[in-house]
Amino acid sequence: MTTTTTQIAARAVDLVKTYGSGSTTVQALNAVNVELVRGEFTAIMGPSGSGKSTLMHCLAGLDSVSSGSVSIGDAELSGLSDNKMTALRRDRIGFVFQSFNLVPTLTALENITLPMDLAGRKPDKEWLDNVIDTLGIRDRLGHRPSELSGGQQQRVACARALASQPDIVFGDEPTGNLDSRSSAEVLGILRSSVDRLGQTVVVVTHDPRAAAYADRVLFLADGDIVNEMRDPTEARVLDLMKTMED
Ligand SMILES: Nc1ncnc2c1ncn2[C@@H]1O[C@H](COP(=O)(O)OP(=O)(O)OP(=O)(O)O)[C@@H](O)[C@H]1O
Repeated sequence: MTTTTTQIAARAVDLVKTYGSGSTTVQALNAVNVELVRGEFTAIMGPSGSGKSTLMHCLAGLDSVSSGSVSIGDAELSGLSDNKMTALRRDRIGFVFQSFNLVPTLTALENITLPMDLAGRKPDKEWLDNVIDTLGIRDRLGHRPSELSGGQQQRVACARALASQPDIVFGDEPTGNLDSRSSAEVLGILRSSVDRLGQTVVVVTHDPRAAAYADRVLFLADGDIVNEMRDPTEARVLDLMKTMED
């Protein structure tokens, strides 16, 4: 069965990314082909240096591609001007990073609505309420980041990413700085944003426990997708990682 364009949140076709030139050239991605289906939670795993961050950055339009193409929804990124690219990143992509990247002088609510405020857009109140309640941060909205725990700060960062109803939310090790309890909370929130809000979520992670929250895990090695798993469990992910080390 072929998947129609409207069901694809992001797509890479023959995506090659090289860094440097001459004898110092590194081929970080070797003609990667991948489709990320709307409303799914995908985890990207693989050894250090396998290309996970590069793939995410190219898919999110944070880095240019050397050849091949990347699309978000029906927009092919290489065809976009710098201004259009900035607008697309702002309006259609949400980001959650390892360091929460909240503005310390703003309250939680002001942080959540900041990207939309900068874009001159009004948040959809019903959606925003839904996100705030899904993330369980209603009683924290007036607090500044320094008055919140790490897990709460990352929930606010998740709310900021989800608030504008982006086509896709990218997380680069979003639980890398959290203890196991807060990690589980944040991953549960990303999971429920997929289940309850229909979000599309993609995270890079080293942690099989984090990957087990996903619908699908892509395994990278040396710049290629070498394996994938649907409906992962921590044990199955660990087993596959062991076979990939052999
Ligand atoms: N800006 C850059 N300049 C040169 N080489 C780079 C650059 N960014 C990444 N690379 C190289 O590209 C390859 C893939 O790097 P990438 O960061 O995507 O891997 P990763 O799987 O995310 O690794 P990690 O798990 O350690 O974060 C590596 O060999 C890396 O050294």
